[in-house]
Amino acid sequence: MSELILASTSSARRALMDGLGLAYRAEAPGVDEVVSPSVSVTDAVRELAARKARAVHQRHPAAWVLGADQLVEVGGEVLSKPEDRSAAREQLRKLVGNTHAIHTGVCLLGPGGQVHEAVETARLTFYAVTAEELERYLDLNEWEGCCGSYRVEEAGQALLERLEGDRANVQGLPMTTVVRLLRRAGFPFFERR
Ligand SMILES: Nc1nc2c(ncn2[C@H]2C[C@H](O)[C@@H](COP(=O)(O)OP(=O)(O)OP(=O)(O)O)O2)c(=O)[nH]1
Repeated sequence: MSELILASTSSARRALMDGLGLAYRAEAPGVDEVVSPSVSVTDAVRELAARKARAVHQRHPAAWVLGADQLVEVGGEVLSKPEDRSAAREQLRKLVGNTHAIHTGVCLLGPGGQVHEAVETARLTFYAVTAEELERYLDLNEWEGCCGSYRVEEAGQALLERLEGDRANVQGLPMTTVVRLLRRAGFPFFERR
């Protein structure tokens, strides 16, 4: 099987791929993540995942390349990664006591021009916590580098009242979907090394 490259700088995505046990390496896509404000949030993550995968695939056309992109949608507003603590506070204020959606687009490109892509959505309901508790959570700095300003696999899980969907999707890669795409592409699993 040709080499597999994860077109990502995300440590969360690498951790999820490491757990799968397939041989792969990561490479930064190096693309701008601007999309037209007129596109839907699901079209935006689909397009951005494909853009990241295409950028790396152009450098390594003989490889399989997986790209991903994630956005949060709450009350008709789209959130990405916060710039700083105050932006993170604003994001979390919108999420607590509310239900939001996390959409992740994934795109797997093959050496023969194969294209496998999908968008996966999870829905999360957060407890209505006090401003003081929110400040204590912000002090943990889990907001850094995270779309929506929380980490569902770390202390941020204490915000989570209900989750519908793939928990791995929330972390950055919908692994049930990623496995489906990799199986469709013919990847062998559980190979002895
Ligand atoms: N560890 C962790 N990370 C999360 C969680 N929710 C979101 N994230 C991270 C995963 C991604 O790194 C980031 C989503 O933003 P993007 O899709 O723009 O990816 P990013 O720019 O970080 O990396 P990439 O574009 O793949 O190089 O947020 C979570 O619950 N736990």
